[in-house]
Amino acid sequence: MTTNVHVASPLIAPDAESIRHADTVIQSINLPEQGIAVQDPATAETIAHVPDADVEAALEAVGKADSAGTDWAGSSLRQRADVLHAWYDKLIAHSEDLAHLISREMGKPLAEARGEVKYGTDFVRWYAEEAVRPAGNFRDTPDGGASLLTRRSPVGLAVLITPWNFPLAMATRKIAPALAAGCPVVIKPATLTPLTTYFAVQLAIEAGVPEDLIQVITTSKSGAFSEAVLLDPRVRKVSFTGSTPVGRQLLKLASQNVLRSSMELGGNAPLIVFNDADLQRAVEGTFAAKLRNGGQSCIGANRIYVQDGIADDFAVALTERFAQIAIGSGLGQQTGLGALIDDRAVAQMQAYTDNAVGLGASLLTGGHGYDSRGNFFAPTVLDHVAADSDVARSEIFGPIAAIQRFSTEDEALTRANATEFGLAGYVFTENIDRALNVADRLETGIVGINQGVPSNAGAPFGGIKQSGLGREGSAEGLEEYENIRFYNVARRTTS
Ligand SMILES: NC(=O)C1=CN([C@@H]2O[C@H](COP(=O)(O)OP(=O)(O)OC[C@H]3O[C@@H](n4cnc5c(N)ncnc54)[C@H](OP(=O)(O)O)[C@@H]3O)[C@@H](O)[C@H]2O)C=CC1
Ligand SMILES: O=C(O)CCCC(=O)O
Repeated sequence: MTTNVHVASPLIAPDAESIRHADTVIQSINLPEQGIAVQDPATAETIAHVPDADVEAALEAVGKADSAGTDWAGSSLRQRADVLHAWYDKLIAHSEDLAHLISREMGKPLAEARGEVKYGTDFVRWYAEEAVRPAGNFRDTPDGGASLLTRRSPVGLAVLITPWNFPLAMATRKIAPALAAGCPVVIKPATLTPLTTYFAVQLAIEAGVPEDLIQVITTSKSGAFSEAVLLDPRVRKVSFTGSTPVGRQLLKLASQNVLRSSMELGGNAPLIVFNDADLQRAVEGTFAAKLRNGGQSCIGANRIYVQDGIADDFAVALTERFAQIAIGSGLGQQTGLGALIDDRAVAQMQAYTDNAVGLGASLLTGGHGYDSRGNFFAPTVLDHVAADSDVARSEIFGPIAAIQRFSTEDEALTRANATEFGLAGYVFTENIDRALNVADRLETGIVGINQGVPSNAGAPFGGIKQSGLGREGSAEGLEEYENIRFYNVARRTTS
């Protein structure tokens, strides 16, 4: 049962100058007067409207991207790299604009939005650099009768579907490798946070990206969009980041035309703290792995397993750290935790808390929402969480740290791996052997060792098990947009 406890404690108000800054950026984007309303999650105020495209408009966008794609596929690697470098420079020149916009539409604190701008622009720089280093090789067949020349070609028109939690980074992590590989794109950002994509793509065009090469589509009918677009024969690739149920639906659609598919889906990350961990490092790492983006990240620490000998000290220290955070508008000064994306998320956090406490967990801090038009939930620490609590079995996507305790390494690993998800895991220990052995045995695509934010533009981000298919970032992220082909060249025998 949900109690919906709301507390009247003062939340940090938005800074007027920062709001003005964000709204000036919004006014510079070419947007309609009507369409889908975009709201500031901290104030529930409508801040803009974006087009509500129908299927016809989406297919028109596919046609435009497809036409622009022919020249782009034939462009030299240096041309692609130059355009990406120019886009990177433009994004950097507008860093503060982007950060204010991200914070306004998504709710994260400005300092974190600045971090996202750095992370998101890094993908553009990384692929500008990678574009001119094509993979491929030349080797002889084992019997010496032929030579094999392997080459890469662009996979073709890519449909990119992005979530609301990292409005810039999720767009650039897909667009930049697609362009570097020679592909045109149609991108559909989340309706909750579409403005950053529109602005970043506007900057791409100003920087010299051919006008029709990147098409942005926003729609309130995402199901109809994917059914039409993914079945269009001009489309050859789909890349999605979001929930596992939607990923499964898209994979079904993609199977019709056997599209290349990259799926970055849900997580249920275990974070394991051993007795021999450095307490301070473990607390800071857990804080980051849990509260980055307000806990709204697919790699966020979900199940926190702490060994018996350190658990009491860890719980006290983490609680102190959580209790110190200032909550409020992302555009407020000193805000450490912003609004959640919508009111459903707030209700969900309350339900998780109540369910866990009902099953015996101790509530150490937080556990309530606020009397506010915005979507705020207090940073929450629960200890002695039962393994069958909802909070221990679901992807939390919010600011709740749910601590469970364990005795042995084997027990921790068995419990950590008892999930169908396999995106990220974390281990804290000062013993290098243990760290590497546990990392090897964790069934996840990503492991943070003694740190809580493993993501990097140069890393192959992605999951195993039902957390997804394919990788984003790094050289592997470029391969997702390439076909590998080989030529078998007959050799004369020289005798
Ligand atoms: N792996 C991750 O990074 C993320 C995981 N999640 C998880 O998913 C939960 C729900 O979040 P939510 O935003 O609803 O995630 P969704 O998976 O519903 O949405 C992600 C993106 O997919 C789009 N989408 C949804 N349905 C379809 C469809 N049938 N065809 C094409 N596109 C579609 C959304 O568009 P639209 O906005 O228009 O619905 C959005 O652009 C979260 O609480 C979290 O647990 C959420 C976001 C990111
Ligand atoms: O899917 C997400 O939640 C965004 C990825 C976070 C990251 O790249 O670190």
